Amino acid sequence: MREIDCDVAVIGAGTAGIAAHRAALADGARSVLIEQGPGGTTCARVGCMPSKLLIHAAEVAHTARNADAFGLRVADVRVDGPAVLKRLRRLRDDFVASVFEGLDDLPAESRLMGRAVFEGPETLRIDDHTRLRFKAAVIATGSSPSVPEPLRGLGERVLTTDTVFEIEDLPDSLAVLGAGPVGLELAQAMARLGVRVSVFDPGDSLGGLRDPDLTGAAREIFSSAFDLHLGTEIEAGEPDGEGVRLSWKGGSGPFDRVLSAAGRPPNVHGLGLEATGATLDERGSPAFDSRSQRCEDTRLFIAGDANADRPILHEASRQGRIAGRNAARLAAGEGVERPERWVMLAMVFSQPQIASVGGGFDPEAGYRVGRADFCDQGRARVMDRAQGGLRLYAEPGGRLVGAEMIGPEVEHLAHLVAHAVQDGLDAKTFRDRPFYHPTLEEALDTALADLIERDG
Ligand SMILES: Cc1cc2nc3c(=O)[nH]c(=O)nc-3n(C[C@H](O)[C@H](O)[C@H](O)COP(=O)(O)OP(=O)(O)OC[C@H]3O[C@@H](n4cnc5c(N)ncnc54)[C@H](O)[C@@H]3O)c2cc1C
Ligand SMILES: NC(=O)c1ccc[n+]([C@@H]2O[C@H](COP(=O)([O-])OP(=O)(O)OC[C@H]3O[C@@H](n4cnc5c(N)ncnc54)[C@H](O)[C@@H]3O)[C@@H](O)[C@H]2O)c1
Repeated sequence: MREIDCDVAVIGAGTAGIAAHRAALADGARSVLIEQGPGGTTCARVGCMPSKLLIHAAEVAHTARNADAFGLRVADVRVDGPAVLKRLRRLRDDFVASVFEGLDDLPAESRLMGRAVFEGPETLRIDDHTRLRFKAAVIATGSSPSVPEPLRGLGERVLTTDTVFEIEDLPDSLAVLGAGPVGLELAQAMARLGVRVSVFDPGDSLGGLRDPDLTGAAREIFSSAFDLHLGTEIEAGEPDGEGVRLSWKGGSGPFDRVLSAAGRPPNVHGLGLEATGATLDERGSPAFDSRSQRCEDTRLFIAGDANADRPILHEASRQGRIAGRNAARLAAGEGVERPERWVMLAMVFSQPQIASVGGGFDPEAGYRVGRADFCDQGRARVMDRAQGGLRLYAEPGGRLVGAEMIGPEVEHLAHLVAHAVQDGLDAKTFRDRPFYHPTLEEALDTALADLIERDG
């Protein structure tokens, strides 16, 4: 067993880990980045990028099929499943390759391959080949898809996002367990590509929406896109020919494949965290400060999906940078920094899109609500996408705190609102800005006007 010393050990070469490693090196620390798998990041290999490639192919198919609404006759739209998936993998491989290219400038001796496990508060073992002593460590181990109990033992019939992008052809039918961002995006894409899709979720929401008005709108919109079973848990699954038969209260049915999209628990088990002295909660996750990323007064930091706080890409990247820099500072005997958090911004790339800013709707907070609907919004009607709505939340007095929205291209509106919230704008100040005509942004102007009127 090789014995090595370093200042900072970073576990996991995903988005958070790469950012942490770079930040620690930039701060002058001897940093080591450890990766157990093929690398290339979850985002590029099995997450953001392949899912968006599938979604975009599905949007093109949908647009072609619905061109009639514009007086355009498009005949015979046929989905060539193997070709869709081949293009997806070709571009996905490019994105993964560009992640590796981005690592080329890092010193080779600063990277280790293997599974890291803590042996003590300052020691890691990497497989059986290396013992690494560190002054500070960053846990950036990401998260993994969960598979609900009734689906275990069904083998390859059950897909997760780790495997769904590898299938050679689209199935005829697919049951999707989970109506969160992953489930909703992939269910709609598959349905638009001609797969018979059924979605099951024990909850009553879609895509993380909380606002009751918007949740209702989402239910209506998506139940016309696929077979939707909210408030429904799958009780049993058994092999059925090449496929699976699922049973739920009040029903059962055969499916070619099942996609488990029932959440992504953080990868903290089997890491040896018990040996570090960190306080662990009942799920084995260490307590940490969401500004410095430090795990209490230990030498550990945790960033990205591993801390399950905000499992989205831009947060993984920023948290990684903060953790890496702070780990380098701690290793050098300096104090850690606690930068202000960014406002929470999350979206779902369904059609219509869903977005939430500042944590979204909070029934307890007594916020003022400004409303706009896309159903009669000019630009949305031009696009034949007049569905959904926008809700802005503000403190009494007008300071904006967040928003939820479901509607056409709301990714752009959500950014505007997020920046306004982070800049501490009130509704009147935000409204005293240009809103071009005819744009979707005019819905924001309408919601701000409504908010100002309600707030007096
Ligand atoms: C289908 C899907 C679509 C998504 N779409 C979006 C989107 O559109 N926008 C968005 O913002 N977010 C999206 N996300 C979320 C986003 O991908 C994640 O938040 C982000 O990739 C997390 O990065 P990370 O660095 O925390 O983890 P990862 O990139 O998973 O990196 C963790 C790394 O740690 C390694 N590792 C784990 N344990 C060990 C160990 N013991 N030793 C050594 N190495 C170890 C793993 O092999 C892995 O390489 C999506 C996720 C999925 C699944
Ligand atoms: N567009 C994006 O930015 C994007 C896209 C995909 C994922 N992500 C990120 O990845 C994270 C994980 O997404 P996710 O959708 O996998 O998880 P999630 O935790 O957000 O949603 C999981 C859903 O599965 C349901 N569920 C739980 N147990 C179930 C069961 N036994 N059967 C059926 N349904 C069950 C839950 O009620 C919930 O609705 C998200 O929080 C998000 O941050 C982001």
